Amino acid sequence: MSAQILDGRAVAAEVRSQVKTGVEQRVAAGRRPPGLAVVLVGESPASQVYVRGKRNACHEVGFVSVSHDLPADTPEAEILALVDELNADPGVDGILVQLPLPDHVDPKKVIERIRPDKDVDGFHPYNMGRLAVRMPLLCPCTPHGVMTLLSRTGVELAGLDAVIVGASNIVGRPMALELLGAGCTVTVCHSRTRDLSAHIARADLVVAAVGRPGLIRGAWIKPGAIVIDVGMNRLDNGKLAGDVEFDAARERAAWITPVPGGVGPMTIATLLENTLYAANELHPD
Ligand SMILES: Nc1nc(=O)c2c([nH]1)NC[C@@H]1CN(c3ccc(C(=O)N[C@@H](CCC(=O)O)C(=O)O)cc3)C=[N+]21
Repeated sequence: MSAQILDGRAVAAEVRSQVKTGVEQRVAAGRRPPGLAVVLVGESPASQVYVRGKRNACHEVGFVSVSHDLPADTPEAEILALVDELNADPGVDGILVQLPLPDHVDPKKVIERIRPDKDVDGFHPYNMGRLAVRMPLLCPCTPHGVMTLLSRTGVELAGLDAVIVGASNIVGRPMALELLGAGCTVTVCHSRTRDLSAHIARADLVVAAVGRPGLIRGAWIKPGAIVIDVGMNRLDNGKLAGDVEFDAARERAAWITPVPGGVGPMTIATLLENTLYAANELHPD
C-alpha cells in the first residue's frame, strides 16, 4: 500500500487564500494592508530565487512588500541600522533578513536586533523562548508549516513517537518544541546519534531536516508512519531532492511529503500567516 501524498502546494494555496481574505477584511475595515520587509544582502542566486518567491507571495495576498537589496560587502553596522529603521516603521509588521548572511556579518546579532513582535521568521531568542515555555508568539515558519500539514492527515498526534533528524535552530529544535506541545514523545537525532536507523524504525512520525539527500532509507520507515521531508538539496543535475529516499519510503509510510511540493511552499505560506498575525494582533493601529 503506497503512502498518501501530503500536498504542500495545495495546503499552502489554501493558507495563502485565507491570508488574502484576512487582508481584504482589514482593508474593508479601513486599516492599512500588512507590510513585510525583506532584506537581501549579496547576490546569491538561490537567495534571489527565494526572495523573489516571497515578494511575489506578498503581492498575491495584498501585503505591502518592502524590499532592501544590499551589496555583499555592506558593513554589519549598516545592516543593523536598517533593521532599526524597519523596527521603527509603523507600516512594517514583519522583518525578514534572508539567511545566510555574508561571513563578515554575525547572523545572531542581526536576528536579535529585530523587534520580537516583527520577527516573522520566529528565529529571535524571545520567540524561541516563548515557544519553549508554551506561550508561542511568532513561531519559526518551517516547523509551524509542518504542523499545519500534519493537521491535514487527521491523525491524532498525542502519544505518537516522533523522531526528528537534525537539530538546527531554525528547524530541528523548534520542531521538537512544536511536537512536544502536540503531545508527541520526541527524539531528536543529530550528528552524534548512534544507530539512527533504530530510532527511525520505531517512529510513528519522522521529520527529516538534515540537508543530506537520501540519508533516510525507505527500508527504515515503520509501516504506517508519517514521513515529513524538510530536506532541500540541490543535486548535481539541478534537481531538488529531500533527505528521504522517497520512492522506497512511500511503499511503507501512510503519509509522505514530496520534495519539491511539500514543506517548502508551507514555509512561505506560514511566513504570510505570521505577518498577518503580527499586523492584527501585535500592532494595533
Ligand atoms: N530569514 C530567512 N528565512 C527563511 O525562511 C529562509 C531563509 N532566510 N533563507 C533560505 C531559506 C530557504 N527557504 C525556502 C522557502 C521555500 C522554498 C520552496 O518553496 N521550495 C519549493 C521549490 C522551489 C524550487 O523549485 O527551488 C518546494 O520545496 O516545493 C524553498 C526554500 C526559506 N528560507
